[in-house]
Amino acid sequence: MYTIEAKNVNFFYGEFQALKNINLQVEKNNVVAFIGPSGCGKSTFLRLLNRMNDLIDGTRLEGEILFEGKDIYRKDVKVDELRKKVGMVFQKPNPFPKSIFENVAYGLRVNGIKDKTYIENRVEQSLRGAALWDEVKDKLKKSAFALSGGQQQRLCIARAMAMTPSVLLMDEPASALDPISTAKIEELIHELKEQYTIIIVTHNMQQASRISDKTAYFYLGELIEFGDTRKIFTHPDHQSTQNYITGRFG
Ligand SMILES: Nc1ncnc2c1ncn2[C@@H]1O[C@H](COP(=O)(O)OP(=O)(O)OP(=O)(O)O)[C@@H](O)[C@H]1O
Repeated sequence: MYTIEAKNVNFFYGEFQALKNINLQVEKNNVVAFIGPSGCGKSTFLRLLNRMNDLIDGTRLEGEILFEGKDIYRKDVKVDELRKKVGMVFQKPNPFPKSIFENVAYGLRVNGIKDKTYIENRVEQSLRGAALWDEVKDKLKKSAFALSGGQQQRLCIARAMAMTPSVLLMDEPASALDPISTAKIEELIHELKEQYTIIIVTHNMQQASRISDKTAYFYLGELIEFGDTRKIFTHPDHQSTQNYITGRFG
């Protein structure tokens, strides 16, 4: 069984069709990169995977998106339960106006968990998992806004991890960061792969080729090519993919 599988997915914003007949399978513990020129539907598709587009009026989905074999758009699926399993990290770090500790503990508290020791342990484990613990362990009560942008992004990853998801969706998680923070995020993704399935949207071709096992190339709402990253970057099947990865457009 695939961790995520899209079957004949079409998606519309009003009259505009943003995704055209997407079929894609993501295996457990893989890192999958979504690449393609601006506006080709990468973020739209990523957001469909944990129903983030539900919040936008006038949208319509056709086809099926399965998470661990189950259609996530069925009526009986609880969206908050789904999002615990399929977590998301956004382009800009978006910590809450709370302490470092409370940012990570937030989801646990919202879910009614009261056990102090459990919460403390989860917070520590998540911060360690996001390679941030050593930098913040002495200032857990300080505001999250006192952290650097790169640290804030790792905090957001820790916050997502606290819910013990199995999938992490990342929409250009390093695009707002400096090269050192970007390298840390990439290193982190490499480590997280042992435990998580990761899907990442990136405009950075080197990043896609460094961190991903599989790459999906989107163009004008279509999935043009999907396969092993090495193959996509060395001998893609399509001219359009070749043009994009060699920087001839996009
Ligand atoms: N909320 C929205 N309402 C209407 N159209 C939208 C909305 N969000 C995205 N679109 C359109 O859908 C298409 C795909 O957008 P999407 O953001 O998924 O592309 P993308 O490949 O992620 O782009 P980028 O790399 O620039 O982030 C674009 O034409 C965009 O204008």
